[in-house]
Amino acid sequence: MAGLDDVFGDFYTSVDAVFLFSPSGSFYERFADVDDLDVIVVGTENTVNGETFVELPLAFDDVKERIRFGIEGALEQNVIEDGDELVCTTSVFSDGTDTISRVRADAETHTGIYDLFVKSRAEPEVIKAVLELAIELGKKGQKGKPVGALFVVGDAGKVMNKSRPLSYNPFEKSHVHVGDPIVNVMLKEFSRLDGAFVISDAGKIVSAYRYLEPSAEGVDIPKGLGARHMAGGAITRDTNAITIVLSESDGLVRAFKAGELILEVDPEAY
Ligand SMILES: Nc1ncnc2c1ncn2[C@@H]1O[C@H](COP(=O)(O)OP(=O)(O)OP(=O)(O)O)[C@@H](O)[C@H]1O
Ligand SMILES: [Mn+2]
Repeated sequence: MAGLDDVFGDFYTSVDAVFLFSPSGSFYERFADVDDLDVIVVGTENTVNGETFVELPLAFDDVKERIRFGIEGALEQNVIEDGDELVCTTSVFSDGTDTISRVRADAETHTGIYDLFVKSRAEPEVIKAVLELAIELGKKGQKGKPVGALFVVGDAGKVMNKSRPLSYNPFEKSHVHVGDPIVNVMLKEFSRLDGAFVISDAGKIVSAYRYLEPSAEGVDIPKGLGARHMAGGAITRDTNAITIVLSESDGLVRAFKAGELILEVDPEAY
């Protein structure tokens, strides 16, 4: 008689590494005695003190994005190699581990999701703070109404050269940074108005109300989206900035880098 081990057995054969996404302590300990296996902990925090750890900038509701981030981060940190066979354990339906995926670390399917945070001009913490702000703005809207916003992060000098003011810049002489609670309130207030926010590598708010005039053409953006996303995509091809764009029309937050759409997040999931 065959048991489930016989049916699922090949799921686990020739595995080079396991990725444990936000494991509980007891789940992590189960792997201590497994031979010839690299154990990689992935999460927003290394709560189990895993020896090899890849930090997520946010929990990623989309499991595919969560796993891609872990793999691209592990490849970057040289803890796995291109072609390695991986088993990933994560949670989809509950807080505990309830889902197992087998994935091949294939450098060719590189989405850039790890690079977006870790290898951009702007500091990872700044990108994370802006992404969180856009998600919060998307969730709450402006006085209950959906609101759109465009944040250009990093390479601010060049971005300023490729844009023009639509109105008086309220950040002209200020030295405020993203992540300051007061700034988040200000940014949310100003996001009702037209144009883009320009933020420096270190998170200083350089300007609001910028009309972007990138020269790049033919950036692929999802159907149904317009000028905000086109400009938001194109400016990242013209400069070393990344952009985080909240859509007023479909409510999603998207990130662009080097002219490519790298990430799509539904604020409602956070
Ligand atoms: N080149 C640009 N630079 C900065 N802001 C822009 C630019 N083009 C458009 N916007 C801003 O985007 C707003 C929405 O424009 P549009 O509807 O064409 O964009 P969209 O991509 O469809 O975004 P949404 O999904 O939020 O509607 C405009 O009112 C304007 O504030
Ligand atoms: Mn629109």
